[in-house]
Amino acid sequence: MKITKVDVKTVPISSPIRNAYIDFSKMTASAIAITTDVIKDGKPVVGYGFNSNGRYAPTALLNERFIPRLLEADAKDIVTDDGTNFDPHKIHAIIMANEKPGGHGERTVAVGVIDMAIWDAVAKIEGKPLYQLLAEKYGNGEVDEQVYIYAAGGYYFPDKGLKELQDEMKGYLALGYKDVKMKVGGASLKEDLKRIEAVLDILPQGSGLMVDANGRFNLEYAIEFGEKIKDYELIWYEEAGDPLDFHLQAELSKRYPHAIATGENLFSLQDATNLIRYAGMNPEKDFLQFDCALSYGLVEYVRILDMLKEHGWSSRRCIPHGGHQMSLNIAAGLALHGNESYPGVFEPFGGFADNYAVENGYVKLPDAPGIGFEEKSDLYNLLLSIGK
Ligand SMILES: O=C([O-])CC(=O)C(=O)O
Ligand SMILES: [Mg+2]
Repeated sequence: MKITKVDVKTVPISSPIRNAYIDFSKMTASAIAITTDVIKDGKPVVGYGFNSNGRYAPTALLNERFIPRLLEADAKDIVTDDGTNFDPHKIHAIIMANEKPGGHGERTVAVGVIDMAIWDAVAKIEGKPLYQLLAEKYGNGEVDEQVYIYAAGGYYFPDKGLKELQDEMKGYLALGYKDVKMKVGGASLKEDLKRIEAVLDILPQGSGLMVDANGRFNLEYAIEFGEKIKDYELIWYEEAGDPLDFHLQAELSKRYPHAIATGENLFSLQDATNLIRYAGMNPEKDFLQFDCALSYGLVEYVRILDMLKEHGWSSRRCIPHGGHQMSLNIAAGLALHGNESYPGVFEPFGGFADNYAVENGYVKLPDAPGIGFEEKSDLYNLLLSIGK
């Protein structure tokens, strides 16, 4: 059993939207196809992967370090002990050889891209959907039949006023979403509060709102903002300050009485551990948004879930960033709280299988083997173009 070919492509996922910290006008992602010599249905099994949004395509890291290490590995060193499948944990160790700890940078994204494709291939070789394989391997064998998802949008956009913001959110509700998220921190406090109230005005009973500051605020402003929004009883207040400022997070947690969410920009087990140790996060009410596609992949994510368990956190407090099918599989197979979704944004990497409508804030997964990319036609067409 061996890997016969690895192809990679840099793809634009640009759009004119803006959060409080960046615009996405030059955003890119890497997409990868890992071809194996395992034949299923008369064809070699190919695993596909890509990175999430928010970090650029790690093209040079993939081409100069991580793909060569994978291709140079001895075939016997990347398969399970019984030789019946590839072993994502052994592959992780091989491609991370000669990488020092700490200062994780964007190599975490490159490794996440490869990891996703390996898991896709592994599940296809097993002939199972990834969520099923994960539930059997790491969970209690039970899968969630449907996964809670929320619509993440409310970006700043040229000439977008309150009416357009409300129309956007109404559109998500019409698509079947129950809860919606919007950006804050990219306008004045007064204007942001007006934007929040405009959205709350159109949300029906039973729907909720999250706000996301994308790490824009200093401690003083984060606390002031929290003070101003606390009576809205939002579902959560996300990434108020710099993702690595655990002091800010801890101080905010002492003062802001409702749920806080963060973690999408913490890319390693060690960073996640520090968040849990030092940031005053509350395992009863807060949410953790680590995104495996940006942070060394599912091999690292499984370690993060183990660490959380040791610290008394349930996997149900995790709701990954990124809106992709990989995290949707993890959510269904490993009992997470749910997953993010960006209707109409970051296409074709964002979004789930065609013909699976969102209903009352939940979505079901197809039973195709692997991650299910073949069930999402726009994405699959792009993945088929890798290496062509
Ligand atoms: O705007 C972004 O970078 C995406 C983001 O924070 C989120 O999905 O929570
Ligand atoms: Mg966010």
